[in-house]
Amino acid sequence: MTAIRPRRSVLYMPGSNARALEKAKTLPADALILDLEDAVAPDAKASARDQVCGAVKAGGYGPREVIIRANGLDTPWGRDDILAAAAARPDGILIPKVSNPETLQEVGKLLAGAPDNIRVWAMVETPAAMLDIARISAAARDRSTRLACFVMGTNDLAKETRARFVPGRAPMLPWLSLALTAARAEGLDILDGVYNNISDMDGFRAECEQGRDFGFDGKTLIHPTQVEPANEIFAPPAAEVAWARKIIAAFQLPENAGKGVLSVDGKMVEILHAEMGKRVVAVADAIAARQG
Ligand SMILES: CC(C)(COP(=O)(O)OP(=O)(O)OC[C@H]1O[C@@H](n2cnc3c(N)ncnc32)[C@H](O)[C@@H]1OP(=O)(O)O)[C@@H](O)C(=O)NCCC(=O)NCCSC(=O)C[C@H](O)C(=O)O
Ligand SMILES: [Mg+2]
Repeated sequence: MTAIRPRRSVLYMPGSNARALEKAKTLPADALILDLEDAVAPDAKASARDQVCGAVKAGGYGPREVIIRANGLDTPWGRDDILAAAAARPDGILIPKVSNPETLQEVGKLLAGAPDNIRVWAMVETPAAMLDIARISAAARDRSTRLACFVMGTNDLAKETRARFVPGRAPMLPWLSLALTAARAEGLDILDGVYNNISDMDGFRAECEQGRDFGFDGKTLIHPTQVEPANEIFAPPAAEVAWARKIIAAFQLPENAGKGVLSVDGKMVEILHAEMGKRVVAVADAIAARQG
């Protein structure tokens, strides 16, 4: 199993907001997205790029994963954003509005020669992406694309399709499910979209729980008050971790050697449940290591 990085809480901030870039160093978010795209006005693009790259180079973000969201390659800023971001050596570069795998190949070419540990994350937020999602996730097979993670952009999807935000997100469920399935088919992580109503904590928690139950690794966030609830909801509960350890231990007993199915506490468990359990334990251990 590859090393797990907890991505329960992934906080966006405008790259033009120096106070937010500083405050992020104190917040318990698993990852930060320093945004050069939609949260930055056109006149501020160049100065935000300098500010973000300077902050990433200076460091101070501790164990938090640091991601720079570039502008799209079809904008006047995208290419320079990607080159400047690569030179600042973040953990990843997030590409907005990816609608086909060719965009990721182009990004991969721009990053040729950049340190291998810089990964590419792709926003899934256009109707065209939804229709081509299997080819987009399959771009991860070409290692030069560096593709590691999908991020849902539900605001852009709502804008482009005219779907409404409603409790339970019925209009969006097919997109969430399709993108998640495509991500998992290629071993990618995937993060749920943002919840815009900062003052509605109950609604936010309900949406986190829904995203977790769908299988998302975490949620993208827009405000510090959303970080701790996301950390709590996307962490495996203690009872789930204890159950996972019990299943793993049962399969390791000498009398169960070679068995493919067992009964544990009156429930059928198969080897696949032990494998799922190993992931639950690994996620819990990674979270504990981060907190420790
Ligand atoms: C939404 C906000 C504009 C609200 O700002 P504000 O009213 O200033 O917030 P507060 O006064 O409540 O802030 C309290 C303190 O917290 C700091 N803060 C606020 N937000 C952040 C943040 N995101 N990261 C770090 N720190 C933050 C303030 O500085 C205050 O600190 P202090 O000085 O110590 O009191 C604002 O929250 C905001 O800008 N949020 C992020 C917006 C953003 O980045 N949007 C773009 C990404 S979302 C998106 O595009 C999704 C996708 O593409 C899609 O299509 O769906
Ligand atoms: Mg967007």
